[in-house]
Amino acid sequence: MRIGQGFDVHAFGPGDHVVLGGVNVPHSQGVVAHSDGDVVIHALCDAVLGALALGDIGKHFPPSDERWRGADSRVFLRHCAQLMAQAGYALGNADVTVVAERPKVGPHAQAMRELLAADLGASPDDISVKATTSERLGFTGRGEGIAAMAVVLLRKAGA
Ligand SMILES: Nc1ccn([C@@H]2O[C@H](COP(=O)(O)O)[C@@H](O)[C@H]2O)c(=O)n1
Ligand SMILES: C[C@@]1(CO)OP(=O)(O)OP(=O)(O)OC[C@H]1O
Repeated sequence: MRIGQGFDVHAFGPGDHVVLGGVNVPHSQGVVAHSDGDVVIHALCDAVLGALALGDIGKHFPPSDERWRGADSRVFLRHCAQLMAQAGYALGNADVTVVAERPKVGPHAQAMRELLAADLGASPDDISVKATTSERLGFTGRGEGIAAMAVVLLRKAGA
């Protein structure tokens, strides 16, 4: 088994929704990012890559590469899932925490779990998506941005 963790932050900016776990969540702002700025998927990608000791999302999808401008982050996650399978591993389970005062994540968590599971070749039962505010403290508390943390456990495929 191998464990990995990931963390990502994006600042809020102009827009009317944020993409979280592949789901378009209505919000009074969007995020500033090269891709679609999906902090849930970026943190998950870094967790999977970390478990495999294969670097980080920026190594595989450089922000300097125009191909990734406005990209759907599910493309990144599917690539990480391929790398995981090539290395002989499958997802054991994943646990994600979003940190934001708003938007509320709870009503969208199940939809996120289903999309993430599809991309990772896993069951939604093995993927947790939860959220917390930071009690109005720090950059998330001031509503300046959104963060996500992810932990994954990978198991040998077929084991
Ligand atoms: N962006 C968020 C933040 C929180 N939640 C849900 O609200 C609960 C209470 O949050 P506290 O920070 O006050 O503990 C939290 O446990 C989540 O269920 C949310 O859905 N989206
Ligand atoms: C995802 C990438 C893609 O170019 O850009 P961003 O959308 O800005 O997101 P970030 O979390 O900063 O990760 C770096 C890049 O890999």
